[in-house]
Amino acid sequence: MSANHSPAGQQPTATYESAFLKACRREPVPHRPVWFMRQAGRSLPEYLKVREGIPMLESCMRPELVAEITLQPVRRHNVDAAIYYSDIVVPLKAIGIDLEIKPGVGPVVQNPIRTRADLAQLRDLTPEDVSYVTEAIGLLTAELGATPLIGFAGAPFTLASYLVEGGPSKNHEHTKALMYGDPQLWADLLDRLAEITSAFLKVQIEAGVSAVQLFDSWVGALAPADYRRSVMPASTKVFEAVASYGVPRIHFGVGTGELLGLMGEAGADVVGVDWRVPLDEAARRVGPGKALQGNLDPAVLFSTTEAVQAKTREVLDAAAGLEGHVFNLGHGVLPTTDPDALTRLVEYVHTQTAR
Ligand SMILES: Cc1c2[nH]c(c1CCC(=O)O)Cc1[nH]c(c(CCC(=O)O)c1C)Cc1[nH]c(c(CCC(=O)O)c1C)Cc1[nH]c(c(C)c1CCC(=O)O)C2
Repeated sequence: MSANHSPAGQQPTATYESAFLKACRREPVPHRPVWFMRQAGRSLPEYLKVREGIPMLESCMRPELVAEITLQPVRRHNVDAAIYYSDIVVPLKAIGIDLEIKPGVGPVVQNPIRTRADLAQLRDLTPEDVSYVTEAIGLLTAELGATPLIGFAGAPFTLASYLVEGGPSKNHEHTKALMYGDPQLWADLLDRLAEITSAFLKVQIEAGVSAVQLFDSWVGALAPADYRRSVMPASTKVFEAVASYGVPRIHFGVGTGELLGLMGEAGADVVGVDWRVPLDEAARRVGPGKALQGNLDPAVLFSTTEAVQAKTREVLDAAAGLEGHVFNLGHGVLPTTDPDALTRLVEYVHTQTAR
């Protein structure tokens, strides 16, 4: 157990008592906690400066740089949590998959996985493969004080989509072809990815992160019956693998209105919601016993301050009856967002919800 947990009989730490972790546990909060997916990154000039000339994946392997980039949005915006700076393809790179992140495109995989023989590319991940992650998290927890650090990983479906397509995809046609055409190979692929993802999350938790988020960004491409049959077993396996640590587990995807109930059922403590479903309706779909995270449309931040506040009010009103709510965007910060609009948004949510 790491320092931010509260084992029975011990004094809770300031991190354990933070608004973010309280909201995840559905306890009363002093103010609504706020963080933003992709809060680190291209919206910040200080990020562009330190990343200059360093390829994305290389930047993820330098502990001091990772710590600096992770801290930048915390310093600037007064958010209630930090998210570890990395990428969902980092564990795949770490086990030797030939891939890169192309600027403006996303992850590109040299040899897509489409046959049983291709599965051999996916060996187990060991802590030694990602020692820079352990090191960076050590630096960060020392710097962050009471501010919780969120670890994350890509969910098996979203990782499979990059591996099978060979890169970003709108329709996921090769992925679905494999899923429907060779269900056994598909199940074996997702199970391998569940093992790798579980190992990667365990490394982060043991190094000291206070919560984990499983990004199944593209799973909204599936109908519920296919999700339940072909994806949910692997995601459930990941959530079960980290359950005993007791850190909150957040489950997020885009366009997942029809999947929210199942994504909660897969084992999450907190379900992330995009902007397409109001949070009161999302709560009905998810059912009791789980907190929600979301869900301001990231594009709203390009509008006037008045409009941002009005749309934020709508999110807060829809969340009024929830047991636990973590304020976030419905997806990541868009790269050309004005960072001052993000700072103002944090301030607005905090003052509107202070008690
Ligand atoms: C699908 C996905 C990826 N990566 C990630 C997801 C899931 C989140 C989501 O749904 O948006 C997760 C991710 N990637 C990154 C973070 C950092 C932490 C944070 O949220 O602040 C996180 C949480 C850094 C990054 N990951 C990436 C960047 C931009 C690259 C750069 O700055 O050069 C950052 C800051 C690259 C990346 N990596 C990926 C994409 C689609 C891209 C964008 C490509 C582009 O538009 O250039 C794959």
